[in-house]
Amino acid sequence: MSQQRHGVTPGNAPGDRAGAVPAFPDLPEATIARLPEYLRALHNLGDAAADTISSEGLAAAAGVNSAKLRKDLSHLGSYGTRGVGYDVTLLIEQIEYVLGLDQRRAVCLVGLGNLGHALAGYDGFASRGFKIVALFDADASKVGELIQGLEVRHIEDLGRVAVEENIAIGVIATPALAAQAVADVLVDAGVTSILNFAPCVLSVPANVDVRKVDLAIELQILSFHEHRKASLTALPGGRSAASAGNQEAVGS
Ligand SMILES: NC(=O)c1ccc[n+]([C@@H]2O[C@H](COP(=O)([O-])OP(=O)(O)OC[C@H]3O[C@@H](n4cnc5c(N)ncnc54)[C@H](O)[C@@H]3O)[C@@H](O)[C@H]2O)c1
Repeated sequence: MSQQRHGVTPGNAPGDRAGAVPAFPDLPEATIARLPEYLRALHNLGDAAADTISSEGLAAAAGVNSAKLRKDLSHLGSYGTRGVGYDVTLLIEQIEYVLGLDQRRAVCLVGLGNLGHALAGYDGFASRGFKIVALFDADASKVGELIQGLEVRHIEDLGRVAVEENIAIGVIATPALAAQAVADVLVDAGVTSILNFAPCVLSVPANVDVRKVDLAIELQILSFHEHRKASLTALPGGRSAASAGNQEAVGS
């Protein structure tokens, strides 16, 4: 019977054991993208007071296939126990540790227009371990405005505030034309992770991670699938749209 093996956990974190520094798992990007999905599913199960979960059950709750889930979790050194499954609490700990969610990360938001206001007002960040600690805009008429108890500051204050507040992640919600200059200010302030909502490519040093969110691209991808389904339906002798199968949002 295979035992649940514990890979990277807070208990054997890098540096915990004198002289031994286990390598941090080098995870495929697609696995990293699925870990938050597993975590959300596990939290829901945790709320329902389940102690263990089978790979099939967790895969269904997360919307992936179970072989992929087992492979993903094996990267964390988590294999579950045959016939029992995964310990829900332990797996939550492992995933939160690898994603670095055991530390609360300070986030700043730059650009308080339509999108910035919506993001600043979203309380889902705090419940998942991210605190928006500062808001910045270049428009003097917005500086001083209070949003969710936070005062909008001028972008010129970003360098000082980033150090004071220990900002780890910067969110850009400015027009595309301003985004590179904002990214430069964030990088100069020592911010090494950027979430970019502006529809443009940012140029940053190699030590800076940028994630881009573009709903228009997602819509264009869905448009492609609509187009493909329509063209299959139109085939002579007719494969139906249903036979084309569904597409997963997260890459394999
Ligand atoms: N990723 C997505 O899915 C998505 C969806 C909607 C909008 N957007 C993008 O998000 C961005 C914001 O959209 P919006 O509708 O909120 O625009 P908006 O014009 O309402 O707001 C932009 C804000 O950025 C500020 N700004 C401009 N230059 C700045 C600078 N150098 N430093 C700091 N602040 C600056 C402006 O003063 C304004 O408050 C745009 O790039 C838009 O294309 C992305």
